[in-house]
Amino acid sequence: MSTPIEEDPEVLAHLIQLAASNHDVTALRPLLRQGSANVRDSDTGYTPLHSAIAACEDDEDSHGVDKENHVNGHVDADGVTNGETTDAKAPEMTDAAKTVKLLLQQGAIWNDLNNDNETPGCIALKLHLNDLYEIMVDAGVRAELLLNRLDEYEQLKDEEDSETESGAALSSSNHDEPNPDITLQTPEGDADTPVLATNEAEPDEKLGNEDFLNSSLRFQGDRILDENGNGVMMAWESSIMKRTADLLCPDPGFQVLNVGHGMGIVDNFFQTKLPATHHIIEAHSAVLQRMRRDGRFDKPNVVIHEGRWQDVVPHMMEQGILFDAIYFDTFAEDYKAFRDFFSDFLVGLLKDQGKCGFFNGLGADRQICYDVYTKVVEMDLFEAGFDTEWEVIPVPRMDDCEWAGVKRKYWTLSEYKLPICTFIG
Ligand SMILES: C[S@@+](CC[C@H](N)C(=O)[O-])C[C@H]1O[C@@H](n2cnc3c(N)ncnc32)[C@H](O)[C@@H]1O
Repeated sequence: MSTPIEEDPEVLAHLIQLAASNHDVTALRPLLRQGSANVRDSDTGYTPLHSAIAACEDDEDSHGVDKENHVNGHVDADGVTNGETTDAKAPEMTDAAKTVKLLLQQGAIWNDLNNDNETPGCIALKLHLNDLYEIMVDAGVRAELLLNRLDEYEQLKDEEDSETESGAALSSSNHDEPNPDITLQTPEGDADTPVLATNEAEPDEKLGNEDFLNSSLRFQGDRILDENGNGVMMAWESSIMKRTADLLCPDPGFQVLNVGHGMGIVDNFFQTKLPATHHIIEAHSAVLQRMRRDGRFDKPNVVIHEGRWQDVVPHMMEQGILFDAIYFDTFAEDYKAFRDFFSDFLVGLLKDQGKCGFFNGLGADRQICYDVYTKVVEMDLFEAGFDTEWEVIPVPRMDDCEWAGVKRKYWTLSEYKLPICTFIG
């Protein structure tokens, strides 16, 4: 028997939301042939993904089941719940997982926001629905990897078009331009989709790297702000920098390279490790001026390269300089610039047994974005030939005073995932 076609879009949207919140896959499947997996409830801003996940809370309340009980039940990739056979909630969680997966297969946008500024994954996290949260993270990873690949394809296409037009190969000079795909998955015309955040400005106020390097900076003791008041570097990151230096340079006598001096926090920690040579690449004239003032240029084992890493690194590679440890932490650059660094240059700079680290700050104003980008970076690094180990370290508790005068709080999470990369094999 064929499913009757529901012609009233409002009724259809309501039925989709209802089937999603009831975890009724049998009803939902035919409805999604007629309507969109991204319909939105006008009162709450919920999409069917929000409804499917939020309904797990209602179920618990109404059934009086201990949340931890079913949270610990594991739903595998096929939506099958493992372990916890006594778990009364397991079948419902399996149905919830199947519903979420069906919605995603049918094009549901993983990071749409409801009226409370939450993605479906944010709700899963809030309700401690670990398995549903992981499904949402994986959906984010797939979407972002696809967007990055499309971006590469667009570039290739542009390069081919340009070659056809001019008969010459295109240089990679446009690699540093702001990347619109830094937004994880942007539904057309939706300005509310969360944006991956590093310690950078909002996209509309974001200076491109060249603009940033030509703009003025404010040095305020425990922080550097750009001319729009965005935090370039802040002292609360010191524990991250210290642990990074400890892991990258465990022994004296290392050859170390740091890309991006900022407040010099990580460079100070590197100095305490007594490196044989300590190279620093820095491009901002105001930062360089302070480095001169502070005597950085006078240290016997320090070599300072003035300029953008994009210009400096190829010369280093020509000279065959190799490092035991490399750290990368720039500002006003998009993910693609960093990916260019590790996929095109890192292999030519790092010794066979060397280690590389970077400031892992993408998406750090929202847990799910952070978790998505941590996985995306790991996959891209793997593709470039690197294994990544992550050490989770606590981030100092910060009250609002810490952020007073900073345009945007670029870090809201309690833990930092510290990466250390080495060559595979
Ligand atoms: C976030 S700060 C680095 C903070 C540093 N890790 C510390 O411990 O203080 C970023 C630095 O990268 C520099 N920078 C930005 N773009 C750059 C580029 N393309 N090449 C070299 N340096 C760059 C900025 O001027 C800034 O000093």
